[in-house]
Amino acid sequence: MGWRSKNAGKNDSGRYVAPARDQHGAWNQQPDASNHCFSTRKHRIMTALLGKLRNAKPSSVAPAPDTLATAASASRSGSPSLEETHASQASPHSKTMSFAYPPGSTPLPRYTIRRGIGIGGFGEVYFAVSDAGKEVALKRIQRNLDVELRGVSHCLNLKHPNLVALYDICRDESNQAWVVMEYVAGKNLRQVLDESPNGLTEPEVRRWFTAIAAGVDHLHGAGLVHRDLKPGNVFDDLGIVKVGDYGLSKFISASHRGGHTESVGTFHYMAPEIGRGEYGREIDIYALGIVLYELQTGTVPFDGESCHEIIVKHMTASPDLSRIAEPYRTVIAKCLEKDPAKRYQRIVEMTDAIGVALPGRANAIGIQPRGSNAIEEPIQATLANAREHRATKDVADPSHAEPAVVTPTLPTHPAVPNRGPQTRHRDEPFARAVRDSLSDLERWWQSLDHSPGAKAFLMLVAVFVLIINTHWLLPLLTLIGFIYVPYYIVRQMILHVSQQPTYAQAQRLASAHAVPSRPLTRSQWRAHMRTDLRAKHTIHRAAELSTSWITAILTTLVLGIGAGVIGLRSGDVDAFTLAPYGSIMAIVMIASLAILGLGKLWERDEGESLPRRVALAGIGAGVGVTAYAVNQFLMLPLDVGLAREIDSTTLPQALYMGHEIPRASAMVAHFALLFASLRWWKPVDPLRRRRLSLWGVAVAVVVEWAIHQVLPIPQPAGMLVAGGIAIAIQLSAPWINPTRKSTVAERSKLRQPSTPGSSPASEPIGQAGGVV
Ligand SMILES: Nc1ncnc2c1ncn2[C@@H]1O[C@H](COP(=O)(O)OP(=O)(O)OP(=O)(O)O)[C@@H](O)[C@H]1O
Repeated sequence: MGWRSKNAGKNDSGRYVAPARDQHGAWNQQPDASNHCFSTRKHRIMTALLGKLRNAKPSSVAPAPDTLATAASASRSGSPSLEETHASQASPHSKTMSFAYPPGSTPLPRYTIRRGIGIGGFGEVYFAVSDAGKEVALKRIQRNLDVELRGVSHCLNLKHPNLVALYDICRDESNQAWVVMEYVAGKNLRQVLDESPNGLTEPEVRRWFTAIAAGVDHLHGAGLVHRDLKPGNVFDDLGIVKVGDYGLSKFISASHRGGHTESVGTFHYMAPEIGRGEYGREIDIYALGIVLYELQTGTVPFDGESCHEIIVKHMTASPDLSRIAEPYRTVIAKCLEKDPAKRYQRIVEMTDAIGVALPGRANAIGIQPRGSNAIEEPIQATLANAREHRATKDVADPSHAEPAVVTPTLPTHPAVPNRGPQTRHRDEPFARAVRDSLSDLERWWQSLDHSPGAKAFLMLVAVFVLIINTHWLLPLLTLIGFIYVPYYIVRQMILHVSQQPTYAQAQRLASAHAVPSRPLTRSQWRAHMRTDLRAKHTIHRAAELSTSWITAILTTLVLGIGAGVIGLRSGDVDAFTLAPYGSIMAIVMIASLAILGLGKLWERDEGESLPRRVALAGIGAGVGVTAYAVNQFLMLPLDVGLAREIDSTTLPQALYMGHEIPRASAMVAHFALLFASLRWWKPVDPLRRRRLSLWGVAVAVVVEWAIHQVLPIPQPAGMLVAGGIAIAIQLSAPWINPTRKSTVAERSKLRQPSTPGSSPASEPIGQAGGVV
């Protein structure tokens, strides 16, 4: 077609520059709009990113947002090709892409490349024709990625009208892997959406959504998760919507790019649990929710100017659904649940909720939804056309007929309960067993071939049998309830704790796509972590607090026993000598529990000092009353160790009996002052510098001694209490190791140019470490 001579040429880096096709799929000399059409804002982000990447002025090149990962991965893998590509694009006037293979080349036997189509995260995609004339798309897996062929036949043998057919994975002479797939001539959804910035019309939304759902449903039925659902991977092939790029992220391993945390996909469509390495099919449901949102509004629900901002929004923010009408609003809200267990577990539940039926299926209640015919019929018709069309093509090129038409060997009905390992564990097994048994019973009951009268009689007999057995059934059920309810609560707590997104996960996810990373400053790390702490679920918070309390009680016991062993090593051990240790332990325990409780409330933000000190003074007053009561109860003398440098007669009568024995008011005042003087929220802050700061313990003891000079209480008990509290709370409060802050995607700082001054050293002294 004379492409090379007329339309193409080598660019500066010696690579071949592709022409672009017009909106009808015809190829012309203009740049490929398919890879450059996207909103100005994303253009800005991407150009800024590329500008940073290349350490040069941002160019006017506008790669699709989907290629964000491309740039990142290429950069991290150190592959020169994409760098070169972008380098070649750096000129403001050059909006072309460069490909390694020119038209007419035959890197794979039997296929002749006609032109380059685009460049994605894994490599270049070409339009090629087989010797027999079959049109195919060839995806060259670049950047030294490993192609894991085990299990790939799973994908190769999938056949569904709404899936882009994968024909084969081959290797060329240089052992580079190529994916041979169906060539789709039409636009992808990304292009369609970019042309409709306010979203699509209702029938179009339904048309796209139904077909995408059908394709993904088929994948799920075959036990596969797409993992990279996004508009750029959905095509309109002469009226038939097809989902492409499935399975690739699974088979193309990223061992050269840093292990299993490596993920592909675009940030805008990524489910929060991907950061935890969870790839259940709920991630597709989540991405479908985002795509549905975008179909309606033209924008994604979670956007941001950095990958990190987007990821944190996925993990913490609620989508703004005000522009979405029902039933889509409810459906999208459910799809975008942070907890995968709360999402739809099957595509068909989602389509039922919207009121569309997957092609070839009735919805859950067994009828075609109202108004769906207008959409279904053309789809069915085009599907039939497509089958015919493919049959003709397969005849034309027998070499590909086989892989494309092999019947899937795996169960394809989505109702087959092949839930992924990620979801299975969330179903409470006993509840599931009871549910299953009840539905079995119901099915058996419905299948009973008896008259209604006979059934009513059977029902009466069953009720009678139950009633006469209530004397043992009720206690048994109550006992089961007593065991099951706490078990269920604890299980839910543990699951919530394990499912909570953490900043580390966001960071991992970010770095999976990241450009070369650089260390976070301490204050940046704290700001990000604080967002994470704010987003914590209440149950998670409660679970953490109970764990801290239990740890504080145990720590206090250990400390008390240790102090007792040291203090009584050479004396008599009896109730009188043990009582002071018991008293100290009780006070430390109560004070620690109170401080940990307040700390849990305050961990969401840095907080203001004054209100916190006032609250602590109140807690201190309570601890003072408790201390007084415990001492009275144990009949401990309150005038022990009151020796001070100052004259005891100066002590006020209101606080001290006979100017020397502390009253309850003295204890209250003393502990209120002690608690208000120290910033006790620091040692329980999960973001403190060290888990246990001995400096903080020393400061607590010294401050206690200083207060003792003004408002004396029995010593050294007072100092032991202050030190004991400082140790117990630090050891039992959760702590996030700040060494996790080592890396973060550089692009998270696109908006805030790095400030060398904002180093850890620039943080106020004592910000996170001790109690002062
Ligand atoms: N089977 C196909 N037929 C026609 N065009 C295709 C086909 N597969 C991909 N393309 C086009 O090739 C270009 C690159 O696709 P590719 O899937 O590699 O990248 P991507 O989806 O943008 O990124 P990623 O691979 O990271 O998801 C896109 O413009 C896409 O529309």
